[in-house]
Parts: sequence; C-alpha cells; structure tokens
Amino acid sequence: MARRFFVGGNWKMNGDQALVETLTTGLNSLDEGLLASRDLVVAPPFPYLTAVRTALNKHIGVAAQNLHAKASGAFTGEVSVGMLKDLDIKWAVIGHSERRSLFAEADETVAEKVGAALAGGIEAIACIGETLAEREADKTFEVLFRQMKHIAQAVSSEAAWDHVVVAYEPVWAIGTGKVATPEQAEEVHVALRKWLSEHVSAAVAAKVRIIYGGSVNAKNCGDLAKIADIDGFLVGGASLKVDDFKTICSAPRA
Ligand SMILES: O=C[C@H](O)COP(=O)(O)O
Repeated sequence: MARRFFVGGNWKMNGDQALVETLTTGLNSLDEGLLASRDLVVAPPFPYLTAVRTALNKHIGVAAQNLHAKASGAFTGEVSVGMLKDLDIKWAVIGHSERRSLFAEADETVAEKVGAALAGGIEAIACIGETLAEREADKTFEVLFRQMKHIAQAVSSEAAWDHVVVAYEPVWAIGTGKVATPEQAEEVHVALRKWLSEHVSAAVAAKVRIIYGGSVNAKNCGDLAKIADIDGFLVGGASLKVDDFKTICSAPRA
C-alpha cells in the first residue's frame, strides 16, 4: 500500500496570535481532497497549541515540539504526554536536532520520549540527522543508524510503527538554505529503509514514512516530492509563510 504523504510545519520558537490566525485560516482553505489524502500537521509553540487546535480543520493535525517522558512530577518547564492528549494534540516532534544539540538530548532520552509518546497514544515524528562534520568525516550512516537503533528500540511492536514518522533532517541543511539535493536525500532514505528491513522487518521498512527536513521551500519541494522514498517533509522557516507552506503541502508526487 502506498505510504500516505506527510507534511509537518515546525514553527520552532516563532509566531504569535496573529500568525495563528493567518496560518490556520490559510490552511483551512486547502482543498478538501488534499486534506483527506495527506497528513498535514503543524507544530506551534506550546502556548499556542490550543488556539491552533481549535481554529484548524479537524483533518489537519497539531503537534507538540517536544514532550517529557514522565507522566507528571517535579519537572519545571516540561509537558507530559497526558497533558497533550488532554488538549487533543495527537502528534509530537521528538529528538529534533535543536533539542539534541541545544538541550543535550541524548539518543537514550529521545528513545524514552518516543516510547512514552507511543505508550500514551501520541504519534511520534522522530528526528535524526548528521552534522556537517559527521558527513565530511564519512560518518553519515554510522550516526543515522545509531540514532535509528535507539528509536527502533523504543517501538514495541510492528503495529506500533504505524505511529512513527521518521524525519531525516541533515543538521547542515536546517535553516541554512542549503537543501539536500534530491539525490543526497534519496541515498539516505533508501539506506534507512534498508536498515529498517534488516533490523526490524521488511513489512515495517515498507510502511514507515521517512520524511525529509532541512531548507525545504516552495521552490525546491517539487523536485524532492517526486522521489519515491521521500514520503513528505518537516518544514521549519517556510512553514511560517502561509502561501509557501500551502504550496509545500500541495507538492505533487511523481
Ligand atoms: O523542523 C524543521 C527543520 O528543522 C527544518 O527547518 P528549516 O526548514 O527552517 O531548514
């Protein structure tokens, strides 16, 4: 069965109430057929989750940008899976490279969060990606497979993989304007699928969506969306520009 195309918009620490209004109005005007055939998900900062969820068409998902693996307790500044569920938030971005590098999230922490999300009924957008130094040192696949291994250990069954989207985001492409070429992205996506086939199962490798993130914009999304192994995008900067994001959400497949 064809994998359902996924487009996520990660606002990061950007936006305000005016953007909530502009973005939700814009996305709600997308063609109904498109909304029914793709997973479109926006990840605003925590304070805007409810406003976005309330304003958006129910066919468009809302994601948290992070979560804590524990259910509750003395974790100042953190947000649990249960709280997200309580707000009707069904997705979470987990292990974004900014969380890994700026907030010291180790592979083990990312795996714990993925496990907690899945156990609590939240769909995980699990991020992996190599830095420029790692790519230049020929360590791209070593790093990606290590990150994948930890994520895979947190997914308890073949069925649970239905609730995981893997986001390949080369760190050197994030916010830099240096998008991976379709060939570079394809090479990695094919390798990740092969890894899943060899280390999890052929069925999981065939069904898991592997999306690309890193300087995706309205101009380059078309070429990337044509690659069979690219099942969608995780978009940062361009997700804040309503017309650009709508173009990316509508990018035609081959
Ligand atoms: O989560 C999104 C990625 O970090 C990509 O960000 P970007 O599109 O601004 O490069």
